[in-house]
Amino acid sequence: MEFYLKASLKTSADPAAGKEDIEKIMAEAENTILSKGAPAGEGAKIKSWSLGEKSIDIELTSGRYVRVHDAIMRLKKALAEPLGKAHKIGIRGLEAEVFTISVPADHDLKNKKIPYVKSVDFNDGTLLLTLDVGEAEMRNQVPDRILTLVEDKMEQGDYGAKAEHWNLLWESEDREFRYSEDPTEDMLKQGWLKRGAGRGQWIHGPVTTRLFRVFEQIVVDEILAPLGYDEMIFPKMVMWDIWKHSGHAKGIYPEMYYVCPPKTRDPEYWEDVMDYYKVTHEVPVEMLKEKIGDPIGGMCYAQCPPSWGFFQGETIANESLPITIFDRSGTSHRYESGGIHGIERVDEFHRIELVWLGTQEQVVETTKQLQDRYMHIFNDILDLKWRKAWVTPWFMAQEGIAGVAADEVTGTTDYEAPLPYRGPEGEWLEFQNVSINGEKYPNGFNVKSQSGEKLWSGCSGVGLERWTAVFLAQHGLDPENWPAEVQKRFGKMPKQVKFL
Ligand SMILES: Nc1ncnc2c1ncn2[C@@H]1O[C@H](COS(=O)(=O)NC(=O)[C@@H](N)CO)[C@@H](O)[C@H]1O
Ligand SMILES: [Zn+2]
Repeated sequence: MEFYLKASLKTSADPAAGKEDIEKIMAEAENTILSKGAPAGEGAKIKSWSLGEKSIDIELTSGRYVRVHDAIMRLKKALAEPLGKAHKIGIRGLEAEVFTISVPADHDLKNKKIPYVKSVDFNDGTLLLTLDVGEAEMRNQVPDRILTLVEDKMEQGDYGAKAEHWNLLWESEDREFRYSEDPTEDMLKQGWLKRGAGRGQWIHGPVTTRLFRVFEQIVVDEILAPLGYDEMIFPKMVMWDIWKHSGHAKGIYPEMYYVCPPKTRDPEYWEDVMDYYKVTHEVPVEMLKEKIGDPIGGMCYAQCPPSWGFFQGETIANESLPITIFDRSGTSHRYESGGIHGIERVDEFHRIELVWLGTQEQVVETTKQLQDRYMHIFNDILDLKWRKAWVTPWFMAQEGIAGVAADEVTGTTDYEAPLPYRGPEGEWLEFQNVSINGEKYPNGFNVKSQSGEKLWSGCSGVGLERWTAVFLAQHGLDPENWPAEVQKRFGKMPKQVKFL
């Protein structure tokens, strides 16, 4: 990997007068300023330099250390002093005439439209990136981010097919299933729910709503109350700034639902739209496009990120740690893969999101307590066949990164269950997860602890559609066949709306 820069330092007058000083600085630069901070011999190198009428023209190369754009700044600083003092020659600015990065690669880049990259040429195992950057971009590390982006693409194989990591952790003993229908089909037949007007959207009647609330109450009674989780309300319209701090801004775009405000509340401004509708009974979507503002962010996606706004920039007293909170205040929205799925994969879903933060050992301990409670719920109350697997952390997958986290403590445990109607080889369904997210969010949102110890956090998403899909797929729709505790909590079947 090599950086190359052909730059010219613009001077206020002919630099020839300072030739001697310049020569001295150039001669020793590689052993001093251009190698500071680099392992021996790995600093930046001066390939050539010459004096123009009103410029000092320099060619630099470098590897990963003292990259050419940092090197040229150091040279500029070292030259400015003597030229200014002794010869009254000022350095007016810096122009990058040629800036290239060559990266070893086994294939060409699919998407070549990268900001500040003029061209991408692939030949015999090397990608040559030609950049178009100015002093400002060089100062705020744009070339470094371009290199990181390209190296990540090389690593991911550049086609975004994230190799999902999966390691079995635990599996419950087998159960025979007395039901093998598709519960969504059955629920539609029984009128328990109806498809909403939106893509992947459902309207839940009294029965499935009651079931959601029964599951929610089990989580409250068996986990949240005994373990002391406090309920909070996290925002459900998520601003870009939140997703910049959480990392979602790196990759959420294909799957989020965008939110745009009106350009103004002034009714006059909207009169033509309203008139158009009143006359045509069609919503003039084309007209709307001109009248709404830019997207300010999107609908709730991961549910926990906006909670960090509550802690952002704060130092938390030791006595308040570990913090254990949860939110169930609204829906999550994802533009899921096409095709009509049952209630197990929807665009609008209902989740209880648990979040906990504290020192590393507090977070690890809290996670273990949570895992034990879930074990009890799925084995002793919901009577499920299920398993747990160690997978690519959800926050990496949502940033388009595959693999697993650096240490084997940080990561996501997926809870999965078979849906009998999919058959013995059918894909199991992830119905919830538990994650130790390490330092990611306290760092991302600049949250400190009184003791100065690194803060860690974890989160767990309980998907109510998923719990319902798994529970009904395994136990069927007849409450007579449900585990006793669920039957008791469910009570008498709510009266059904009768459609003629
Ligand atoms: N499209 C969907 N339809 C129904 N439930 C979903 C959908 N996407 C996610 N969920 C539920 O939300 C849970 C967590 O989603 S996740 O993306 O895996 N993880 C996160 O977002 C974490 N912030 C924990 O919530 C899933 O296990 C599942 O129960
Ligand atoms: Zn979360």
